[in-house]
Amino acid sequence: MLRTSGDAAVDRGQFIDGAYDLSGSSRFAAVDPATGETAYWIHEASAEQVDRAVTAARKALKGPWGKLSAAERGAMLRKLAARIAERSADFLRAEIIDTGKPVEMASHLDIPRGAGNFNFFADLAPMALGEAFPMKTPDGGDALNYSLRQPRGVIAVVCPWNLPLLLMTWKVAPALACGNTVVVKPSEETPATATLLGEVMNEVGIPAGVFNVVNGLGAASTGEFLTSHPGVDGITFTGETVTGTAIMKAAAVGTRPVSFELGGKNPGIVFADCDLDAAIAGTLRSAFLNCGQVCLGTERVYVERSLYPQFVERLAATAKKLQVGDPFDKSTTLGPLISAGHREKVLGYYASAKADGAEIVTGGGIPDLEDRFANGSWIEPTIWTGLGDDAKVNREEIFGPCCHISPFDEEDEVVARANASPYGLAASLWTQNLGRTHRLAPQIEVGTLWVNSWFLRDLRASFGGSKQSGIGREGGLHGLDFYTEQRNVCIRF
Ligand SMILES: NC(=O)c1ccc[n+]([C@@H]2O[C@H](COP(=O)([O-])OP(=O)(O)OC[C@H]3O[C@@H](n4cnc5c(N)ncnc54)[C@H](O)[C@@H]3O)[C@@H](O)[C@H]2O)c1
Ligand SMILES: O=C/C=C/C=C(\O)C(=O)O
Repeated sequence: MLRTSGDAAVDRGQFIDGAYDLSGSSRFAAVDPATGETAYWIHEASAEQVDRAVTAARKALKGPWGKLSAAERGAMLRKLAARIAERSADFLRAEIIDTGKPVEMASHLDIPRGAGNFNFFADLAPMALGEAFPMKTPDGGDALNYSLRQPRGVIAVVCPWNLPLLLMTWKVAPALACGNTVVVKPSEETPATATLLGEVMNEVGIPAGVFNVVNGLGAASTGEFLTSHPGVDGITFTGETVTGTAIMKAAAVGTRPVSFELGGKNPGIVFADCDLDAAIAGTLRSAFLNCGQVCLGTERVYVERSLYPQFVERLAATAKKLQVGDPFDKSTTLGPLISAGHREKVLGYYASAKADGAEIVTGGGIPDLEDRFANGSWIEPTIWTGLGDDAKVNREEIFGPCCHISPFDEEDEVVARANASPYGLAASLWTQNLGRTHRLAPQIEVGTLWVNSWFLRDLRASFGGSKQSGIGREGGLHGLDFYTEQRNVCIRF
């Protein structure tokens, strides 16, 4: 069997119909963001290769996969999860070389959730609810309506780079559990774990063609070839809002359904009656985990005025203790940004905050790393104060390790400021006042409101964004409406 994984330096190409194809229309370098060095080469799938992948996926729908019961599919997905766990060292290494994320984070979050997503949806899919309605016919007879849930068909899964294995499996697991087949387009920055998963699919006997991977860029490349392919029956996408718009246009041809998890500009709201230690620790995580590259991350922090000076001082003190360095070192808590290009973008926001007159409480630049890491995409964790809500860094999604903190006086004021964004993905509220929690929960326009927590995930709960942060909800039974097609059967008897 062709192994793509153990050796992290091996090229990544396509995984189509159960076999690797290390060719493509062009190739580009995969750069390790911690060192700036080329780690391996990625081969860009041509339109013809994407067509082969979609055709393989369609054929697999009618093969042995299509004949399995939900329980049988579930059993295979549980085996897959067990195998991911057994090979976690391979997944960990692949993920860290692609992203630079600290081993401490990837070993506790990304890789276990990669396996966990398959276990969760293996258990959940057989619970997909149907409905039944007995009725009287106009002439006094009887009829019964009942619903069947069929797999939707071939699902295109288009993924971002920030949590590659976690976010890809979050979509592939329910798609497969419901009996679909998939063609995955990982981010061009992070193809390794998705490509490796093909090998594991083969190892546990998932039939060829059920899971396919095509690598390449987005617009005018593999991503667009896939989303505009007429053989795709539905598109699930996580990424930037503007990309969502482009994909939605592609999906409009053939009126294919979409499920979108998009960008955010998430507020953290801290009341003076909060548990301050918890609020500091939670806000620190929400602003800096994964070097700030989490869609749910907090970039705008509003603190009740009486607590404001103390909060700023304490958050800055903890941010200064973040440990930048070798992602494979267990004590590292802050890795590099995903790429030199993304660092340019984030540094542009750092410059914009400075030009707008922000007080730079901590950070603002590039840390000095030596030797092997001197050319990595490192950046300092940064906290600003003093800007108005209309400043660029308070309006646009930055996706870096930074936040702006400002004071507020009234509940109504902070709700209005938190909601004054075209995004509505997530918010964190820090208070010990239960009445306030219930008063504010219906008013904050987001898909997920965390109270006294952040990124605390129950996979049964709905997950998605309001406003320009998404379309539809995945998670629990909610996603099953996207991954299955309901058929109403009306029987007159
Ligand atoms: N809401 C969520 O759950 C969630 C989770 C993670 C990331 N995100 C968002 O993702 C963004 C960061 O990820 P990113 O930079 O990889 O996003 P991106 O939108 O640039 O890219 C995502 C994927 O889309 C592909 N793509 C780009 N243009 C395309 C096109 N025209 N047609 C088809 N495919 C195309 C890319 O190749 C990549 O695979 C941030 O905005 C972040 O908020 C959202
Ligand atoms: O960067 C975004 C994080 C999204 C998280 C999930 O989709 C999840 O936890 O299922």
